[in-house]
Amino acid sequence: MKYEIRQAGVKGLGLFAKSPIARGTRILSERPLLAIRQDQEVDGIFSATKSLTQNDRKALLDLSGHSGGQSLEFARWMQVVWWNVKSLVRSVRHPSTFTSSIPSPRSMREHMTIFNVFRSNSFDLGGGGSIQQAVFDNVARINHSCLPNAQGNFHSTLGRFNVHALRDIKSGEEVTLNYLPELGSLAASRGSKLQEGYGFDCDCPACDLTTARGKAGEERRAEERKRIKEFAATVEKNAEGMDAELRMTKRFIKLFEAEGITGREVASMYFEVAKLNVKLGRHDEALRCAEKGLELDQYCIGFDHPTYENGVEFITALKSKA
Ligand SMILES: C[S@@+](CC[C@H](N)C(=O)[O-])C[C@H]1O[C@@H](n2cnc3c(N)ncnc32)[C@H](O)[C@@H]1O
Repeated sequence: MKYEIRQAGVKGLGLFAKSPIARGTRILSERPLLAIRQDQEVDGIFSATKSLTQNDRKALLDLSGHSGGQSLEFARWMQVVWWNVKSLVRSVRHPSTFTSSIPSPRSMREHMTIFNVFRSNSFDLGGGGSIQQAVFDNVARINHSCLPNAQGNFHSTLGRFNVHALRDIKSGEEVTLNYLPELGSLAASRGSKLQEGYGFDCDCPACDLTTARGKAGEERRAEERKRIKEFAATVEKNAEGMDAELRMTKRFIKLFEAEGITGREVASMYFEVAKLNVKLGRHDEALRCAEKGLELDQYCIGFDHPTYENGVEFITALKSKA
């Protein structure tokens, strides 16, 4: 095993490298402990929990769960109460299950715990597969950084969530993931989302605005956000919309690279730029960008991922037209 789970100070438990881990290494690969479809939400979470083995249920309840900020907590309680009322109505209609389904303060508290654990640890798997959100036992111990050294991606064919090293990780270093989608957001916006959803203040180098590094990153992000707003306001009127979109995406790539962010979000932008270049008839540039995207993908999702294979096909098609 390349990692161990141990105390990470105020963060609770965390996942640490047991020996040096090279960029691109698959650090762990896990099947879901609990999975639901997109349309299931509360119903799916509670029904799936019912069919867990005792060990898996214990593993789930052992995970950390944050109740969310005030408004989230209230909304979650409403959903739990509503779900219990619905179960009661169902039980009255089907009396054989009546006694096991009576809502009680204890059962509601347990449901709230399960709900909080799910919301604090689940990943959106995307990709339109049958499973849309899931919790993974060891992945759930990975703490957050806005400048993570690892990235998780669901591999639909394997039915596993894989975590890859985005850069070389030293022995003893903590492995981190970004809990938020990377949108070039500013520290305050990221901070309120992390506080509301997960209950902590991030102290990563991008969030520490007392340092030159933190300030420079924040300024770059603010500048790019201003530009994207201007771009969004004018894009429809712009006769060279595609060219402008291409320039904007390239600027975002530059911003992320300056921040040291090199995951799937950047790889997908390279492919976007490649596709725009194809439309603009610039095949050599398209090929160069797609190859760059594929190079990043080999590290963050691995050679066996369906998205990597799509990238290879895209490049093969480009080469055949050259
Ligand atoms: C998915 S869990 C991560 C594992 C968790 N530390 C544990 O003990 O199981 C998310 C929770 O970990 C803590 N956490 C994650 N990243 C953190 C960070 N950068 N700083 C402080 N706490 C963090 C928060 O309590 C958050 O709600």
